[in-house]
Amino acid sequence: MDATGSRRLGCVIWFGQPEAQECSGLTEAGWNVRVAGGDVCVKVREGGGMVALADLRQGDAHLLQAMQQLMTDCPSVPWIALIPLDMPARRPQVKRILQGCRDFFSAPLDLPRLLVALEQAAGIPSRGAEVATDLPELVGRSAPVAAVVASLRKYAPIDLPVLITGETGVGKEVAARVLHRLSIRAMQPFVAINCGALPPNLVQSELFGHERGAFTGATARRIGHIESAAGGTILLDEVGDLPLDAQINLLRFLQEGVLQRVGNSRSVEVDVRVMAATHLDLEHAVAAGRFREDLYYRLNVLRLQIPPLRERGDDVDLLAHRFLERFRARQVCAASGFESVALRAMHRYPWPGNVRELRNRVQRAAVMAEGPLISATDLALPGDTEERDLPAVTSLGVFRASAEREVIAACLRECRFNISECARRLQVSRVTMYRLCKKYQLELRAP
Ligand SMILES: Nc1ncnc2c1ncn2[C@@H]1O[C@H](COP(=O)(O)OP(=O)(O)OP(=O)(O)O)[C@@H](O)[C@H]1O
Repeated sequence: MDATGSRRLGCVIWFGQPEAQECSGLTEAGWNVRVAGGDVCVKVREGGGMVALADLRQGDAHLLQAMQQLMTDCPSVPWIALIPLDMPARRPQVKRILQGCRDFFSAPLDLPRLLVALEQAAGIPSRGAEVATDLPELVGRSAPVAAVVASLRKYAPIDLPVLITGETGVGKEVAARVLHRLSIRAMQPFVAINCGALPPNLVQSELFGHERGAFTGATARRIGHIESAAGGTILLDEVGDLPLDAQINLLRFLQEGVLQRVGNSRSVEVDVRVMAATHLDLEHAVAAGRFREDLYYRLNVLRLQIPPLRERGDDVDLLAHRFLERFRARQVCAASGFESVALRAMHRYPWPGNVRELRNRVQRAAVMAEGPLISATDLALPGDTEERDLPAVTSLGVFRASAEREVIAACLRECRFNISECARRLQVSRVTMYRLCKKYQLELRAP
């Protein structure tokens, strides 16, 4: 505390030009702000609540040099970056600075979150204020989700491929969209394609495009999905399902940044950030020769592992309430909450279909519920609608598999064994449907 009784926190060295309200916001919160320009020599005492802020909104070369100098001279000073949406992150100097930063902020600056980040960077014990999340699409407060959010913030501004792994329905596409939104490519397209759903004979043309007359039925030139994401991000979902010939071309694209449309030998340069997602064990697919090792290493530069829902503790309640709220906002429905027995049943259930299954069950239960509270029966959780202990002999893996089998079998019956319809309802690809039916030895037609 200073003589006036206000809290004194430490010093922010602002490399760049803070706006007046940014400066006053920090000063009022108790920070001493020192503005450093390219020609300003900054004397830095390491430790003692010193945090450096790399304001990349101006991108001045002298400033970048001064930032790098401080990073080299005082490696223990923590850095936070403030990035504009159109920042040229490919510049090696900018890339090096971003790699040295522990947190990132994009314009417009979220001042309350910056204040929390500054205190964390300076090692100042938090005043207990909850960090206001700026990721509305990613609901969750559990420690595993907090770790994912921390990685998302680190990876977003780094213009490198990201491999997103996790079980089906955990939110891999949600994470990819957040990465894109927080990146310098946010104003450019985000294209998500499900590699497992592409017809095998058209994979190359779907990804890379084709010229008129390249094959029977190619009546006009068509731009592929990769080119349609130019300047932005492409998410290759279910990348493990890509046929080997398409893997070779994708590898070439990742190595050289060029592609060839089917039926044309000319190389086209395309600037796209590639993200890949898979629920498969890609390392296993590489060992089995189903996935190219060189492509695996090209994709697996930054790795994001999304945890299954059953490991997220109370996030189940939070998500269930959020899905119910969203449903009520769109539809007339009697239910506005959950019975405590239903909440406990949701905690016991292993959620083989993860967040997607939770959303679908909550929506269905909201339709079924006749009173103000959703009951365990409304949720129709397979094998676990009653309050009871799990049999001691059942391992979680066995229980999870049996629940997954039951959900798929019931859906197959409801869809009269129409695989496409069933895949649509369970929101997985047809390839995944066939794989799961084979795994659980389920008949593909009515007995
Ligand atoms: N943390 C979250 N907060 C809110 N909604 C979420 C969250 N995670 C996932 N969802 C929702 O769950 C559904 C499934 O998410 P998503 O499609 O991203 O999963 P996925 O892991 O990519 O699935 P798949 O492996 O089948 O491709 C979507 O409706 C998504 O909006």
